This record gives sequence, structure tokens and C-alpha cells, in this order.
Amino acid sequence: MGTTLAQKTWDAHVVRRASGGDDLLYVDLQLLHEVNTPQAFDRLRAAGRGVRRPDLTVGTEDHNTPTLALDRVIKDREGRRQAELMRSNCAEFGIPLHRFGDPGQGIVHVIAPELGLVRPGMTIVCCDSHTTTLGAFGALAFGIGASQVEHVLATQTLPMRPLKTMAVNVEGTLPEGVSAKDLVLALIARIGTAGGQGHIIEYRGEGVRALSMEARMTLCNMSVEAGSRAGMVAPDETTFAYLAQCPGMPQGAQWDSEVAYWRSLVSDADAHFDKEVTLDASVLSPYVSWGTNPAQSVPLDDRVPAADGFATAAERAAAERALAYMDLKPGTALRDITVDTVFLGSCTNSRIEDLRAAADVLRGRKVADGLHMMIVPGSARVRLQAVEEGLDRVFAEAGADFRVGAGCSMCAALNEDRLLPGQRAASTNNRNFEGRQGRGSRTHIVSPAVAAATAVTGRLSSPADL
Ligand SMILES: CC(C)[C@@](O)(CC(=O)O)C(=O)O
Ligand code: SF4
Repeated sequence: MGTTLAQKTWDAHVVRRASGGDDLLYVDLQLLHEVNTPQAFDRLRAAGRGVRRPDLTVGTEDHNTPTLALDRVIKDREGRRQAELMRSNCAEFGIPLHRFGDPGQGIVHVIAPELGLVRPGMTIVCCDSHTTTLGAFGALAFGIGASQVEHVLATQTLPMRPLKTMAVNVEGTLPEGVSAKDLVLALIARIGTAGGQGHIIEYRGEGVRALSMEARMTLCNMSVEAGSRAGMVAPDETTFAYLAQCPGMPQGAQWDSEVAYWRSLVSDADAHFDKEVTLDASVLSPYVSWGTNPAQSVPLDDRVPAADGFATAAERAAAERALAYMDLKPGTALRDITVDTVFLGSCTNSRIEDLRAAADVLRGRKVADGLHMMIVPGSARVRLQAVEEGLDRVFAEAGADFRVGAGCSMCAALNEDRLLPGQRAASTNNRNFEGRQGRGSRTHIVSPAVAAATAVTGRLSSPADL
């Protein structure tokens, strides 16, 4: 029987196989940010160990960084402490760090491909669950905890129990105006937040092949919201064309031989997946979340569901609680929900294509009176590119607040950018649990195009409504 892309990548990295236990995997790249790492460095130091491969380790500052100005200090004491520790730890162990204000700085999952650090077939880990984003390149990329970070720092290997595989087959292609964000929300609404648990998802089929690399990153980013450990897309011509533009790629004959290897990174025709789901992309429309997890999402054309319509007692209880927290009445048309804030950003949707999608909607239009639309670029490079393309002017003319500093910002509200209790936002991020964007905040997860259209009308809307 054939093997899957995930198995091939896994097998190519096994240093020591333990039947029934953990395999020891070689790690090609470890990424770090300031939040979950101080502990790992403390323990490394206490054990008298060094970093085995600082050259395969890269850090950035993203979660706590301000967005209003590049010379602004981090106000929050804990955030500032984390950033200071990140700088001293990286300096002590010789790890390259993209500091706030540097041209390569940004959200860890956004900068890694930009800097040419990601290639098909790699194993990539980071102290952050949305590392799944990088699976878009056909890499096996996943989040790890602090003790695992320490293990990888010390040894460049990681003990891991083999995972199951799951195929998500996307038939047909997305209609105009429907994005990868809508696709992944539809998937999670269908399989649930635990639908991929214990699995590595491989996204396959015509609908995935037709997606750009940035859209594939959006898709893989939210794999973790379906409970899966990683999400992957087999590399193809789209991948190679994107990589050819990235810095530091091999040239000439070496490039050709790399591409030849990357082409072998596909699941065999007779490969067995432990689980399979099939979705028809051609019938999808924009999706929005109404509740407090991404599975609580419906098409924008729908209404807020009633709790008693759910199949299980647990789902009914979760819906009841979500409706109360979100202050929504069952039967309300999604399009009748008004928001006071729109956030375009996060590792799900803060890349240049996301900003372009929003600018296309905002061009010649105005943000609704009294509504705050905040746009935070995923990286310093994304911001630069947006300015080069004149998107900053489009945003300014529309009355949107395009921030200078790149980072996670209001996605997790670990910097100064947060919603006030009771505020309601349409956000392009990936998580909408209680208090995610600030204590008492209410989040509707949307695509960039829906975010921009919502900013114009003040109600959940798609560009087709304008
Ligand atoms: C650190 C935190 C805010 C995090 O980035 C962590 C994570 O995804 O692992 C998140 O998005 O929840
Ligand atoms: S942008 Fe949001 S989801 Fe992504 S790493 Fe930052 S806090 Fe986590």
C-alpha cells in the first residue's frame, strides 16, 4: 500500500523508531516568539545545556508588539518582560532574532515563508499552535509546548507519537467572492472543533489546487481549530512559483534537483487515510461565526441558530452559553448583526492578498460612521508592500486605521489593542472564545472581504451586499 505525504515527511525525519512509543524526529527548523519561550531557556540554562543548532532556530517578536509606532515601548509589564527575555535569551544562545522595528519582523507564521525559511518536506516546530500554517508548503509543521521547545533547542530532535492521517477532499472550486477562510469555516462547522483530533490533515482536490499559497496558508492555519495537529498541502507548480520568489532559495541545477525532490512529496494514489471528508467548494458562500468557537459558524445568508436544534446535549449547552455570551437571539438574520469594530489581521489573514482583498472592497467607499476598522499587517514586509501598492491610501481614504507596527495585535489582545467589554467585532482571526479579543469582547470570525464589507455597512455583510 502507498503512503501519504504526511507519512513520507515523517519517515524521512525519523532518527530512532520506537514501536508502540514515541519516534524521535529530526527537526529542520524551530521558530520562536516571545510568549512561550522564557521557561524553555531557563530550564536549558539550569541544565547547563546549549542550543544545538542556533542556525536552524529563528526568533521574532509578535504577540506583545505595539502597532501605533515603531518606537513605542510595550506598555504591559509582563509583555515587556517577555520581549526583554526574548532579546537576552537569543543573544546569549546566538539565535537570530527579528526585533520589533526590523524589516524582517512580524507574526512568526507570516515571516517564516517571507524569509525563505520554509520548504516542502521539512519538519518545522514552534511554541505556537498555528504553526500549522506552514503546512501549506508541504512541510510537516506543528505547535509544541515549552518542555518540547527546550528539548528541540538542546537536541534538534523531538520525541513524537505517530499521528493518524485525515484527507480533506475539496471538490470543485470556490465561487467568486468566496475565500479559503470561508472554506475552512465551512469545514470546521461540519466536522467540529475535535474533528481532526490526533490527525494530520492533508487538503486535497481541485478546490485546493486552485488556491494561491496565501489562501493555502489561511486554510492550514485553521487546521488546529479543527483539533488536528497539522495541516498539509502537497507542493505543486503554485508552490514552486511562490518559493522561487523567496530569498535564499537554491539556484540553477540545485534548484532543479530540489524541485524534483519536492515533486515526489505527494500521497500515493493508493495511500490509506485513517479518516476522509469530502467537501464541495462550488456550493459554498461566505461564512461567519455566531458563537464562541469556530465550529459555531454558518453561511452569512443564514440566521442565528436556536440551541435546541443541535443534536447532542453538549452542543445544546455550548450553543446556549454562546448565545448568551454573544448576546444574540436565535432567528436573527446574520446580516442584521451590527458591529462596532472590524479587525483585519492575525496569522490567518494579514498577508498582502488579504489586504488587497479588503482594499478592493474599500476603494471608493467609506467605513461606517462610528465604526473602527483596524488593519494590522502580519509583517513589516507586508506593510511595506501594501504601501508600495498604494493600499495605505485606499485605507486612509476609506477612514480605516492601518497600523504601522506588525504583529498579532487584537487577535489575542496581548498588546494595547483590545476590545472593551461588550464590544462586538468582525475579525479575520481564527479564535473567538470568550474574552479572546479583550475581556467581555464578542468576535465574529470572517474573511477579509466580509470584514471590509462589514466595515462599510456596520452590519455583517459581504461585498455583494454593497
Ligand atoms: C500565545 C497565544 C495568544 C497563541 O498564539 C498561542 C497558540 O496558538 O498556541 C494563540 O493564538 O492562542
Ligand atoms: S496572530 Fe493570533 S493566532 Fe496567530 S500566533 Fe498571533 S495570537 Fe496566535
